[in-house]
Formats: sequence, structure tokens, C-alpha cells
Amino acid sequence: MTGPQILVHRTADVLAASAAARLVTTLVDLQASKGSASVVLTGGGVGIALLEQLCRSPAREAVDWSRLDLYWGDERFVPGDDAERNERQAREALLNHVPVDPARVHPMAASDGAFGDDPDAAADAYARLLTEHAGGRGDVPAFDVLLLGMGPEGHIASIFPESPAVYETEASVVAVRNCPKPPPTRVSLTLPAIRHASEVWLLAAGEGKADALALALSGAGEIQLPVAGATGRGRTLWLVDDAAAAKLDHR
Ligand SMILES: O=C1O[C@H](COP(=O)(O)O)[C@@H](O)[C@H](O)[C@H]1O
Repeated sequence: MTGPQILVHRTADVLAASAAARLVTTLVDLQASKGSASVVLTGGGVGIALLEQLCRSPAREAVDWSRLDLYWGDERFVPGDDAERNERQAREALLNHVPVDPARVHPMAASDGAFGDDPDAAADAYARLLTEHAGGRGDVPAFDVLLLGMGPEGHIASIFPESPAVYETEASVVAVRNCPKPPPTRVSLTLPAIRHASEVWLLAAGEGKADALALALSGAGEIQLPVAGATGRGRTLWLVDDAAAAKLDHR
């Protein structure tokens, strides 16, 4: 793999605002060139801050929200109205405030949803949805932009180091149990599904993320450090702040 392109921002706020501006421009370009666009959303501090910044930006009017497909990279498997839900946080930060087409917003199921308290059934259902949306070209759509946060131990989506999810090579979506970070039960895209994206944008802020980023650049494997396996087909972009970049010697 060629290494990620790394863009360092002064603070977490600057990073979120800059990533929001980048996303607007990217969506406008994609919609102009091929009519619609697809984005995979992430939970986490910077991922939600990006959506809040986008909501505040007058430039949001440049996006045709009705021609956008939205997916999630992972979800906390809790009731639909739980404040921990990545979906709920994304709706409150942005989606409730822009005219998205509800039929093109594709959340993962909640623990009180259509599949009951069965994360395997929820994961299988999301995998089927992705296959339908792939339009006969494989199991997963070619997402335009896939956003990821990262935990201090290098987890991305809900793929934790040395966990069963990181060994998955067949399924596009898996149920995740016994997560070291609460809540313990989740649903997540797998690394092969993430690598279907045209562009992967990793968002990381704060000194707690510095070691994992440095290790990933120094050749750590994806089993020990899942972020090392999160690459896009066309481009992998790390959008980070000064504190997260402190141990990188790329500059
Ligand atoms: O639990 C999760 O955490 C990661 C990272 O979150 P952060 O607050 O440390 O940035 C996030 O990417 C993932 O989507 C989420 O479910």
C-alpha cells in the first residue's frame, strides 16, 4: 500500500471545520460529475464535530442533500433512542437539519428494532442491504467517502485489536461482542468492506491518538492495530490535529 496522505491541523476544532469544508466540496464535485454521492458516517468525537460544523456552515446549501446516500461504518447496538447511538448523534448534529431523502439514509438496526436484540441478525441485514446497493458489482457499494474515527488503541469503526472482527475476511458486516469500549455490543463494517471505499478519511484528534498513528506508520499490522488496514482504493487521507500528529515524523 502507498502510505496515507496526512494533513495536520492546529486544533481539533480547526480539523473538524476543515474536514466539513472538504466534505462539502467533495460532495458538490461528485454530484456535478455523476449525479449522486455516497458517504459512510462514523461516530466519535471528531466525526460528530465534523457534522456539527457542516450544519453551521452556510456552504451546506451547496450540497443537494436529496442526492446523497448515507451509511454507517459502525453502530452501538443499543435501543434506537439511546444517546450512545451513532445514528442518533448524527441526526442531531446534522441530518435533522438538512433535507436528506429518508429513503437514502441507511442506519444499522437498533437493539429494539426489526431484528430484536440479535446483533448477528442486524449485521446480516445490513450486509444484505449493502449487497442490494452494490448493484451487481460485488457485495459492497463503492462508497465515495468513508469517514472513520480512531480509538487510542487503534480501533476503527468497531473493529478492535485482536478481536474476531479484525480477522474477518468474508463478511462485509459483523456483530461485535465484548468490546473493550462500552457499549459492549455493536455492529460494524469489516476491513474488506471499508477497503471498498474510494476514499477513506481518518479523523483523529488529541494526544491520546498519537501512539497509534505513529505505530501504524511504522509498519504495525492490522490485527494488532486495525487502523493500519483502513485504506481507500483511490486515496487514504489522515486528517489529524497537532496533538495526534506529535509522534509522526512525516513533516
Ligand atoms: O466507539 C467508537 O469510537 C470510535 C472513536 O471515537 P473517538 O471519540 O475516540 O474519536 C469511533 O470512530 C466509532 O465510530 C465509535 O463507535
